[in-house]
Amino acid sequence: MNARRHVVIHPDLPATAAAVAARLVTAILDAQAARGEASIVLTGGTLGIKSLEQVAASPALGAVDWSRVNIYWGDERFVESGSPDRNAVQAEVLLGVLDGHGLDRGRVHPMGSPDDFATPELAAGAYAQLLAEEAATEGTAGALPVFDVLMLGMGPDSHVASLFPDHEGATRTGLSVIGVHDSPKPPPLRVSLTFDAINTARAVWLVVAGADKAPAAGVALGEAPVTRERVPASGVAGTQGTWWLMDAAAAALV
Ligand SMILES: O=C(O)[C@H](O)[C@@H](O)[C@H](O)[C@H](O)COP(=O)(O)O
Repeated sequence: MNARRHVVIHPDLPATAAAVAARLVTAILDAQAARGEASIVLTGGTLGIKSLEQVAASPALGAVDWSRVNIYWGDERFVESGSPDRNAVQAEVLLGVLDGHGLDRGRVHPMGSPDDFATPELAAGAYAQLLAEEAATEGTAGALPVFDVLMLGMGPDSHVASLFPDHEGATRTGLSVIGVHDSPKPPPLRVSLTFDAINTARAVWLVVAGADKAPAAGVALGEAPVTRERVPASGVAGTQGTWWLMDAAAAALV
C-alpha cells in the first residue's frame, strides 16, 4: 500500500461525519496558522453533506477565522442555481451558519449553473479561469490555488467527483475543470475537477460510508493493479497524503 495512503475506520456514518468535521476544523486551523488562510474543496454526497452539518454544530467553530477560508467544490450538478440537487445549495447547511461567524462570501466559489452558462463546458472554462485568478492572487505558481484539503465522496461504482469509470471525464488530462455529459448518476450534466486538478491538493480525503461502497473500496485499496479510468477512486492522491475516512460497513472488504 502507498505509504502516504491512510485508512481510518469509524463505527458508522454519524461517527464518521463527526470525525471528518473535527478533522476539517483542525485542518483549517493548521492551515491558517501556517499560511494565514485556508482553502478547502467540498464534495456533495450523503456523508459529505452530513460532515458539513457536523462542522456547523462543532464547539470549535468559533476558533476558526471564517473570513479567511476559501471554499471551492470538486464537482457540481449542472442544474439551476437554486436547485436542491446542487452540492453548493446542500452546503448551505454549513455556509448559512458560517454567515454568522464572519464567512466572507467573496471567498465562496460555487461552480456555474445553466442560469449563467449554456453548457457545462462553458461553466467549466469559467471555473478554470477563476481558479487561475485565485492562484495568481495568492501568488501560487501554476493555474490552481493551494487546496489544503480536498474532500471527495465515492459512489458504489468507485466514481469520485464526477469522474465515472470508463467514462470520458476519467480520461481527460491537460484541463483542470471539465464539463461532463451522460453521467451514469443523475443528473446527466455536471462540471468536475479533473484528476490533474484533484491531485494538486495537499490532502485528499475520501469520505465513504455504507455497505454499498464496500466492493469499490476493496478494489480501490486492494493490492491488484487497477487503472484510474476503470476505478477512479484509486487514482486520487494528495501531495502530502490521501486519507480514506470510512465507516466499518464501507471498509468491510479493505
Ligand atoms: O454529485 C455527486 O453526487 C457527488 O459529487 C458524488 O461524487 C458523490 O460524492 C458520490 O456519488 C457519493 O455520494 P453518496 O455519498 O451520496 O453515495
